[in-house]
Amino acid sequence: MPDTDNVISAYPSKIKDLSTLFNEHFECIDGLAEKFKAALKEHIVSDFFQGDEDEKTILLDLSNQIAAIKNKDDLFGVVHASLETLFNVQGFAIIVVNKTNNIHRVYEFGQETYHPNGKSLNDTAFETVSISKSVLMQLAAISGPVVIELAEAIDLFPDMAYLHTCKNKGVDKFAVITLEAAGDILGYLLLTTELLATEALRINLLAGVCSQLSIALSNIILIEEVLRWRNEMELLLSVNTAIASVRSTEELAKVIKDQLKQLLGCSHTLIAVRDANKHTVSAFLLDEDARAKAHPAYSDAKDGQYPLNDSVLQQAMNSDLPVWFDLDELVSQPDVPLYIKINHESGLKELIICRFSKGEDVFGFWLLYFEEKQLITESKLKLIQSLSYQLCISVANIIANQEIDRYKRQLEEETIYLKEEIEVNQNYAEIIGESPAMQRTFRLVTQVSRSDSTVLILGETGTGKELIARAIHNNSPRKNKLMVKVNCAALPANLIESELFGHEKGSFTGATERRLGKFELANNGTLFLDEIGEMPLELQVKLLRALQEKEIERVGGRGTIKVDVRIIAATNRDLEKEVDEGRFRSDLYYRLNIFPIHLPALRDRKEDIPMLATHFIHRYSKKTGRQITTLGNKALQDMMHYSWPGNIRELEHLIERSILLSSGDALKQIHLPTTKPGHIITTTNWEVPLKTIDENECEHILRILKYCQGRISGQGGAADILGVPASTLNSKIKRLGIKKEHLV
Ligand SMILES: Nc1ncnc2c1ncn2[C@@H]1O[C@H](COP(=O)(O)OP(=O)(O)OP(=O)(O)O)[C@@H](O)[C@H]1O
Repeated sequence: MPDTDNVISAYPSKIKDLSTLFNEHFECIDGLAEKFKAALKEHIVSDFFQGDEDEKTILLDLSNQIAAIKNKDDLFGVVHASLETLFNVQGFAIIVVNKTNNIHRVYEFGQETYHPNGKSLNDTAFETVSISKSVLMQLAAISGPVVIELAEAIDLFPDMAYLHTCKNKGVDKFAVITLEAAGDILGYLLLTTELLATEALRINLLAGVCSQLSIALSNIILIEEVLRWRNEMELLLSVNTAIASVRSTEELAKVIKDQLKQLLGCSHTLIAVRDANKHTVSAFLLDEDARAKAHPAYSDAKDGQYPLNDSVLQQAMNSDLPVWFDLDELVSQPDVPLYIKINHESGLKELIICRFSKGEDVFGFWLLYFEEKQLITESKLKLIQSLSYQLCISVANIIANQEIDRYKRQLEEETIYLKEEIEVNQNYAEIIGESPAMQRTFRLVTQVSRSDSTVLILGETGTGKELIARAIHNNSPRKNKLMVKVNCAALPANLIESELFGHEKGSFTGATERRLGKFELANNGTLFLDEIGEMPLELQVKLLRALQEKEIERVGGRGTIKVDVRIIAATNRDLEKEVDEGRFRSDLYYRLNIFPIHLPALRDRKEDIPMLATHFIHRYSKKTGRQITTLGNKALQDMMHYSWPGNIRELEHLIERSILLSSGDALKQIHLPTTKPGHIITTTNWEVPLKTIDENECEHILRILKYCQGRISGQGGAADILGVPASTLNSKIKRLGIKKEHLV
C-alpha cells in the first residue's frame, strides 16, 4: 500500500498553488481541498494498483510465452515483442558469456541493423565473436543496470552490429543489465538509456522482464547443450563406426578427411608413431591438405624423426588429456621443433596433441592444427579426447596388420628360400673332389665356416661357388638361419638397391607395398652376393656403407635399420682387373677380399672327372628311372680330354643329356659339344663317333636351337636356319625327345 502523504508531498508546489487559489477566492474551498486531497489520494492509489496489476499481467503473459520458448529465435521474438510493447524498444542485444576459453556469443536483434563490414542482419544476428579478457572483467563488475556511453560500448564490442545501428540513429547512451540465473551470470542485455529515463518508474518491470529472460536464456543454453551433445554423440557414433571398419592408412585418411576434420573444425591433422628405435617418432599419416605443404621445409619436416621427449611431445606424453598449445607462444621458446615452426609460419594458430597409448606405453600422437585462435571449447576438447581413443585403437590395429602382412611376406619369402635350400641341399649333399686343389678348398671352408668373416669365392662359371658358399653357411653357427642369395647380375640396376635394402610403400613407381630387402631377410643369417663383379658402381658405395656400418636404409625409408649379416660374395670375374679398370671400387674389393677362396677349374683337376661323372650318372639315372650301371671307356676318355669351359655344371648337364639320348644300361657316349669359339677340344686320340642319323640330327637341332636361344619359328629362328617348316621342326623335337633343359 503506497504512502499517499508521501506521494502528495512529492507534489508540494502544485498543492500549495491550489490552496492559495482556494484560500483567496473561496472560503469554502478548505472543505473541498480536503475532499480533493482524498480523491487525489484515491486516484493515485487506484492508478498505482492498476499499474501494478498491468505489470503483473504482462509478466505473467511473458512468463507463459517464455515457458513455450524452445530456441533463440523464439526467444528473440518474445523478448522483442515485450520490450517493444512495454518500453518501445526497437533494438536490443543479448551477449551470452561462455566462460570456456573466453568464447562468447553475441546474439543481436534489431531493425535496420548496420554492420561495419557490410554484413546483413542475417549474417550478424547470433554471430559468435571473441571478447577480450579485459572486457570480460569490466562486464563482470556490472551488477545492476548501468549506463554507458555509446563510444564506451563500441570500445567493448567493436564488432557488434547493433551498436553501429544505434550510432547511426543518434543513440548515445546504453543501459547494460546483467542476466543471471541461479547465481550464475549468463550474459548481458544492452538497451538504449532513453528508455530508462522515461520509464524510471517501471524499472521493476524491466528487472522482471530480465529475470524472465534469464530463465529462458538458461533453458535455451541447456537445450542447446543437450542438442549439441546429442549431435556430437550421433556424429561420434557414425565416426566410431567408420573408424572401426578402417583396415588401412588410406581408409583412415579418408575418415579423417571426410568426417573428423569437418566435425572438429581443424585445418589439418597428422598422426605420428614411434619408430623402431623407440626414441623418436615420425609421420604415420599425413594430411594431404596440410597448409604447410607449400613451406620450403615441408619435405624435411615430413620425413623427420623427432625425439619423443622434444619440448612439445613431452607434454602430450605426460598428459592423460589432450594438450592445447598456442603456436605463437611455442615459437617464442627455444629449440622449437621444425614441425611447429613450419606450421606456425604457414599461418596456423593452435595445436592440440593427444597421445596414443597401450597401457603405459605411449606409441604415437594425434596432432590437430587450427587456423584460428580460441575456437577450442571444453566440449570440443572432450570430443577430441573420445575420438583419439578410437583413432588410437584404429592406428594400433593398422600397425598390427602391417606387421602381420610383413611377417606373412617374410614367411612366404623364407619358405621360398627354405624350399630352395632343401633342393640345393639335396643337390649339394656331396661335394665331390679328391684332387689336391679341392682338398685345399675343403680345408679353407672348414677354417672359415666357424667365424663370421666375409668370404670371397672366386672361380670360373660352374666351378661350384654357390655350393661352397652353402657349405660355409651350413657349417657355421648361423646354419639354423637363412642363407639368402642375391644374383647381382640378374637384376636391373635400378632394382638391385630395393632388392638388397627393401623399399617403403610408394618410394618409387611400382612400390605398391613396403618390402623387406635381402639384408633384412638374411638378418642373423648369411647373405650370398653372387656375381658381385656385376654390381653397378653406384650401388657398390651403398653396399660398402651397409657392410661397414652394419645398418641399412630402405629405399624411400626414414632412418636406418641395424642388421647382423654374414657376407659371402662370389664372382667369376677377375676382380683385381675390374678394380684396375675402374669397374669395381677398390675399397669394396678390400672389404670383401678378407678370406678369398679360389675354386679350381675342372680342366685343372681332371682327376675328379670320373668321380663327378659317376655321381651325376647316379643322380640322373635315378631321376629318369633308368638303370645305368656302366660308363663306357670311350665316354670317359672323351670327358677327360675335353676342356670343360662350363666346368662342373657343363659336365652335369652333358651327363643328363647323354643319359636321355642313350639306351641300355651303359653310358657309352657323352654328347660333347662340337667346337665352338673358345671351347677348345683337346682330344688327342680323335675318334670318329659312330652316331646314328637320329643322334646326329638331334645334336644338330640342339646346336641350332642353342644358337637361336630356343626360338623355333620366325626369321632367324631354328626352323628358318634348318630350312624346315616350324611344325616339322616341332615334331622332330618331340620325336627325338629334346627338352628345354637340354638347351642349357
Ligand atoms: N664339387 C662338386 N661336387 C658335386 N657337384 C658340384 C661340385 N661343384 C659344382 N657342382 C655342381 O655344379 C653345378 C654348378 O655349381 P654352382 O652353381 O655352385 O657353380 P658356380 O660357380 O656358382 O656357378 P656360376 O658362377 O655360374 O654361378 C651345381 O649344380 C652342382 O651340382
